[in-house]
Amino acid sequence: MNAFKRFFLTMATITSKFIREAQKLPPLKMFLRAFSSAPQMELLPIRKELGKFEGGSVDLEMDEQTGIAVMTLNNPRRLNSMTGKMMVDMSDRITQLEQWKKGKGLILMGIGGNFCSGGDLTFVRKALHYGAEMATYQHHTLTRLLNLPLISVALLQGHTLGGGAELSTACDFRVMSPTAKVGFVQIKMGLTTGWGATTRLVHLLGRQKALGLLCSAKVLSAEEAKSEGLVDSVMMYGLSQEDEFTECKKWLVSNYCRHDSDLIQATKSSVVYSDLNRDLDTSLRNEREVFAQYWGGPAQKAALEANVKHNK
Ligand SMILES: CC[C@@H](C(=O)O)C(=O)SCCNC(=O)CCNC(=O)[C@H](O)C(C)(C)COP(=O)(O)OP(=O)(O)OC[C@H]1O[C@@H](n2cnc3c(N)ncnc32)[C@H](O)[C@@H]1OP(=O)(O)O
Repeated sequence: MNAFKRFFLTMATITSKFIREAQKLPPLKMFLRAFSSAPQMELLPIRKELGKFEGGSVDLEMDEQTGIAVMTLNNPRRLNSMTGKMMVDMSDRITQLEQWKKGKGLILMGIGGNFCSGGDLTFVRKALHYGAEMATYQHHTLTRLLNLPLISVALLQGHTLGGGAELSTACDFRVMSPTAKVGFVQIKMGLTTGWGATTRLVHLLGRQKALGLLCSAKVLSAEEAKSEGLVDSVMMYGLSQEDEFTECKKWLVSNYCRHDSDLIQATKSSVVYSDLNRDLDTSLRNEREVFAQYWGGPAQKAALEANVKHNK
């Protein structure tokens, strides 16, 4: 065989292997991986700069048995307000979650009975020259959080203010302690939202309610937040912080995480994809492609075999 033929055969083998590998991934997953990859090159200088603003951490525990992860904001002396270093930490924790094949759900919470009282004002005062860069970084991180192939819930306890309220809108759901408070107080701080909450709130509540919350800067009780549609569930009175966490986990698991992790991830990714692609044809095509992968598969056959009923 001459050199040209050998070269041609090698290239053909590599190309067909690549195509076969690519075909194993649905177009949706390929798209989402590209979309949600770890910080892009242009964010690296911002990451380096933000990392210099020390204090606190964002921690992650992933339970392989249950498929439930807990991401904890940890800056309790300042009510879990976010420093630059915590923003970098959060991005790294999200990278871990993006790669978690067995994951089903995520609880985002703060340590010590407060969710988050916004940007850490010690950091904010030193970073007044750096607003656009911080917002770019946070938009990227929180879009990745919102688009994780997991069902996410923010557990709102104590104070959830400013940037804290913004963080909560980057989860799929919000569960609130009956004594907690939540408010988009940015306008009182001379700001508009820096971490993407205006876009997400309009999407979540519609423009009139979003405008109301943002322009009034009203700090809402749990009942008020529920009636606005911002919060999905309010826990009962009298639970300890730990019991509220346990209740929140039960709420997440019993409502949304009882089924197979692969199907949960496919469903969430499909919702994200159709949300990002409002074009009906593209969205329906994607939905068909995802559906076709599961139709006739082992999970469907097992369910048919088990004669599953849906009345309890
Ligand atoms: C860039 C972010 C921006 C955005 O775009 O979204 C924002 O987040 S704007 C909103 C910023 N956050 C605030 O303005 C909150 C300011 N703090 C408060 O209003 C009050 O502290 C509180 C949250 C209502 C709690 O009041 P209280 O229960 O009376 O406790 P203390 O006030 O004594 O607080 C305890 C301790 O915590 C410190 N703290 C609280 N929040 C922050 C914060 N965001 N940054 C830094 N430090 C914070 C507070 O100063 C106290 O510390 P000590 O004074 O050392 O005791």
